[in-house]
Amino acid sequence: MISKNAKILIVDDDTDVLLAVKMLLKPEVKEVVTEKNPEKLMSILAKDKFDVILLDMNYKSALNTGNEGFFWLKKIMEKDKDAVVIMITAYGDVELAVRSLKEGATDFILKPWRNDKMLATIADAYQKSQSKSKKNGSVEVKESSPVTIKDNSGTFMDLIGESEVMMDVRKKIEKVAPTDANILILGENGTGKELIARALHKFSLRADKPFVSVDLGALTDTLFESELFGHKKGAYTDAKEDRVGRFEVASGGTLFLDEIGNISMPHQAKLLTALQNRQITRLGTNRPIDVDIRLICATNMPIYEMATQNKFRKDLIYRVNTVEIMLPPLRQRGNDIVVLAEHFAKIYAQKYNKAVPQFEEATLRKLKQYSWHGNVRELQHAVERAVIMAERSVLRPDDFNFTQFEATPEPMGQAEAMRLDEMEKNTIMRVIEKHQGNITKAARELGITRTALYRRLEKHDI
Ligand SMILES: Nc1ncnc2c1ncn2[C@@H]1O[C@H](COP(=O)(O)OP(=O)(O)OP(=O)(O)O)[C@@H](O)[C@H]1O
Repeated sequence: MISKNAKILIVDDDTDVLLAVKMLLKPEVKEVVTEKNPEKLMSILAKDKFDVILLDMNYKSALNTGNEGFFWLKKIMEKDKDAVVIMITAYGDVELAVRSLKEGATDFILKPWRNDKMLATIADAYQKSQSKSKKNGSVEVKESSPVTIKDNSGTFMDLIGESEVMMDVRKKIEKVAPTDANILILGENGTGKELIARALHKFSLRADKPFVSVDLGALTDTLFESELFGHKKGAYTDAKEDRVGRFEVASGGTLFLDEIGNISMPHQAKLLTALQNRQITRLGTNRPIDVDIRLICATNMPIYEMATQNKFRKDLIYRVNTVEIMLPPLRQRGNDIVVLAEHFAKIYAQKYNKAVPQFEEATLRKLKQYSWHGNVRELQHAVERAVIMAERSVLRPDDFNFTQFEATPEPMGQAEAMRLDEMEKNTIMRVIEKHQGNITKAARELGITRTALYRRLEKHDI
């Protein structure tokens, strides 16, 4: 839904496009003005104000470089720095589209578009124009909406959070996604590392190529090489067929190596060689194959500390950390806990056909004080449980039962680390016992992945 009050201007020299968009928008909004000639743009804007302007990037009169679109975008922004402009491009050129965002456009749409995506994009832009005008009228509005990143097909991917750190992450993603820079994402389990890796891919120039994710922590010694580099039939006893490795599958796209801090020194050496040469050799062959991948790595391990103890190769770190994105634990993100809880409440209310619940003040305090060792994943599951179980439309503190960990007030000092470790071990044992050894259920309750739980079992010698 856009708004029956919305006024939209469309500038495109293709009359078919103007007609199609007008037909689409007319039943949804108050007014749609179309203009074929961009030269008339400034005089239209001098007379009238629009909530959203749809501006074509390429005009037949110019070469197809998008430069004319940029020229008019600049003019609009000079006239009104709060103007909400959506760029339209027919050439699927995400690079131009990304550049337009840097130059002030709010969003972009690629031709041909799907009508529902077009409406969703305009609705989103209309919301932005409303908050901008409220802000200018000095009405208090929240600074940030979710980081909404869109891929070529218009799929939305929300990174929720208003904390300064999430704003920085948003800026970094916008800046580095369209480059081929190697990215290292650091953060505890459940902080959103994979979500960010996917966002980087979706917003990159490789978005229409594969995103291949490999959980290195889950690979056994024997599987490591064959999984990453592939093998030839008969290369080893279990190699019954030829197999293409993940590097090759990801070629042209993005390879996401999760849990990179968990691999052995020999595997680190093999990975480094592949990354340095941008070549892999399938097991059982001696023919190197070129691979063209954008690399994103993630870990919850303190790899810099590990490097000083010679447990992780420094040269591998330097190879993968061209840009580093650090995700702090949820307990250090202040009000993001509330924003995320409300976001998940909406999602799960919809999923389970319930009214969207409100949170009592005391509940929000409880959520903010809790330590969230499983981070966003744990919060997500806790809200899901609460939405399913709650008997009222207002969630009370009792709807959140933190049996695993005691609520831990901030700040968490270093001196508490030992106690925390002990607490973690006890909690894990209690939850596993509760689920009679079922690791999948235990991991779900703890808000971590099975692999992460296995690693903790190993760490605590359970
Ligand atoms: N900022 C966020 N906004 C919305 N959802 C989020 C956010 N961060 C994480 N999530 C959600 O939390 C869950 C865990 O996120 P994700 O799997 O990306 O974490 P991770 O750090 O990769 O975890 P692990 O280290 O265990 O692999 C996912 O369902 C994800 O969609």
